[in-house]
Amino acid sequence: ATEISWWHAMGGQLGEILEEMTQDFNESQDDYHVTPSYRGTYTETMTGAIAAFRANEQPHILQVFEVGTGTMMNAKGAIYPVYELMEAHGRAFDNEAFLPAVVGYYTDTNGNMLSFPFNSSTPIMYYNRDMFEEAGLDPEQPPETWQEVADFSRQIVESGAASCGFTTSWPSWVMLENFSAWHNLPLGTLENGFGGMETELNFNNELVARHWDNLHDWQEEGVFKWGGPGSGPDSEPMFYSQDCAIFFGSSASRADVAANSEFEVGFGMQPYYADVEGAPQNSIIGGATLWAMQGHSDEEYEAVAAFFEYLSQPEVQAQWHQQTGYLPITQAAWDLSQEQGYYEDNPGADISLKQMTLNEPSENSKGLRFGNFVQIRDIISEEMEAVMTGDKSGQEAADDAVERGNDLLRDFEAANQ
Ligand SMILES: O=P(O)(O)OC[C@H](O)CO
Repeated sequence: ATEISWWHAMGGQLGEILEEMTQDFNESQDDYHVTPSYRGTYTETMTGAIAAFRANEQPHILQVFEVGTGTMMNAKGAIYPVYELMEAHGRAFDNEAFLPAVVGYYTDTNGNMLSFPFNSSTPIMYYNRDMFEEAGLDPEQPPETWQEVADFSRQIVESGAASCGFTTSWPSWVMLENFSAWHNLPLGTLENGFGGMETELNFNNELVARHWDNLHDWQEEGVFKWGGPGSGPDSEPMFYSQDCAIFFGSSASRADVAANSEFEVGFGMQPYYADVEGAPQNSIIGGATLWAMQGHSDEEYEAVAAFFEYLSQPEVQAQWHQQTGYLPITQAAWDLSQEQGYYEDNPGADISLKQMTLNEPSENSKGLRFGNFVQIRDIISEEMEAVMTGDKSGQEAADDAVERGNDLLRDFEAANQ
């Protein structure tokens, strides 16, 4: 069989589910064999692949998180656009089959899909229903606004049900990128970068500054706990261990939350500030897509195309969605999950979809497309951390993040003229 390698960043339960899914493909036929390889975090996986490409040791398939999209799209000699790959090997690939939010995020200006949509997520709220009850709160009523998050958290901490109200993973993704879309506010000019490389970040508005200041104040008060920059690695464990009663994280934390939580879990939408007109708008996707890398043989690309076709089958997609909490990225997988009664049997499993489709996306809420955004996101979470340590106000940190981020955008523009 033709061997192909797949570098990915799925650890924990997600990694196990991915391994099983690949094994199913390998066992479904005799011509191709895919070997998945866990390469650490999304950033580590992407950095490792860039180094491997320079040494001509790149895998056939690389999983890249959504913020790496702008960089990958411009890495012309390194990537084999997926629409070309599928066409060259006579495999079905229909943009229309994917949910509009996914297609919009990953197509180039000509409407071509450059990478293969695989695991798209969106941040949701998880809460400990047992703790809500213990604190005298109604477990059927998760907080809807940030005011309620703060009030409920205070009640939880004061009642002794938990030592912390809430925490968050991926602080930039949740508390800036999705926060902005949810409140219909821009991250940058030119439709958050979709309109061209001359885009400039401009998210340093009053609401973002206010929210970051609030996070700081809530932390001082003991209501909020910072789980670290980047992916916020400490936050999910604080939810499992019942330190924090509420956790904001990827819809795909669902698999790990289910496996590790010895309590009843509730699910809710992202909160909003009630004084912001038009909020909540809609949430944006995260997660990752699969990129085919240049430098391999035709025979091997034939195998990659066959694997991608397999992954987009409704049954395979629906199973992945249901096991992980990632979105059903095709309409057929969504319909199938509905027919199978998945949402009825699993209350809260459709929160991610409700958030994505709450309103027709505006130019502030269809996603983001910035070059060098992997590095820019690191800067944003570093600046947010400076707010948490009391070194900067929300406004100072947002201003500095915008200024430093714009320098990286200009570097990217200059390098890709
Ligand atoms: O944990 P994931 O795969 O849902 O991804 C979350 C963020 O979008 C990563 O950039």
